Amino acid sequence: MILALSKFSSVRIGDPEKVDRILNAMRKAGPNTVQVISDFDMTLTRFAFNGKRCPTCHNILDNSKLISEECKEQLKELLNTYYPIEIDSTRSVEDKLPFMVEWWTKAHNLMVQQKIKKDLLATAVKESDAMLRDGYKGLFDHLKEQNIPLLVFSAGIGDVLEEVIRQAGVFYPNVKVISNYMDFDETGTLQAFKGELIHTYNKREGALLNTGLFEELNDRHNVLLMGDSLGDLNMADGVQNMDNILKIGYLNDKVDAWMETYLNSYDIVLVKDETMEVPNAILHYITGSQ
Ligand SMILES: Nc1ccn([C@@H]2O[C@H](COP(=O)(O)O)[C@@H](O)[C@H]2O)c(=O)n1
Repeated sequence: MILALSKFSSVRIGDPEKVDRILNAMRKAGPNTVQVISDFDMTLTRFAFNGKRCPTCHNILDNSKLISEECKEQLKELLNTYYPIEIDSTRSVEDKLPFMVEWWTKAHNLMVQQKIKKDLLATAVKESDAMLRDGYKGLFDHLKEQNIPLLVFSAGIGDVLEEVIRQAGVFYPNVKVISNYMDFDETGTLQAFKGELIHTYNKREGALLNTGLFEELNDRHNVLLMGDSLGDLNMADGVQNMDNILKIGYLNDKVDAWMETYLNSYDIVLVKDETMEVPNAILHYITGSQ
């Protein structure tokens, strides 16, 4: 399998023997023991298309008709202030935490002030440039056929990402979501966000708060994890009695600065890869359907 992966030019592997060992153990254990836990923004969705950045869940709304011009400016300012901190390789996660809480809180407050209507979300998604990565249909279809659960764990906006997946025609019953969900009043107007805030770097807390979802998957001790940030590495922390975990990391931005850290953190690093080809090849190998 390792040899087969080397044909993909985006693939970097720090410890090929470890990857080989995990893949073979998962293949031997069989599809009934496997679950997939994936981040959404810039992992299931594209980072860029034709040289232009693709939107995150938040950006889908930021750029939509649901937000006034003045508010768009404020949201853009937040993005310009906090995104560089989010991806700064010289700062520690601990250092970044308060800034992430500040960013999400300010952005959500601005969205609430815009009195966003629930029934207009679908149009905002339809009119956006959001794109799932090439090969997404193969991934979702294969997981559905093999009865493998897919847990989407996102610091984005649940209502928006569900709509993206729904409009792509792949929101199958095996797909579950942990994310920030909007709270609408009886008129369908956004009045708050529900529950504990999930941001890039507190997914461990999010996982431990949602152990109920993981309990449903108690007999699935083999995890394929897909993410694009160091915060995503904690998405499987709610899984009990893990046998094997294979971590696939999309390295989309600041490649040189992050390469070493990603190679030390993820088992397989995909550099500027806008496709699902590698996760698909791996899943086919694990399920014995190649
Ligand atoms: N106001 C905001 C807040 C966050 N973002 C981006 O959304 C991404 C969501 O996180 P994932 O867990 O789905 O990766 C995050 O990486 C932020 O850059 C935003 O665009 N606007």
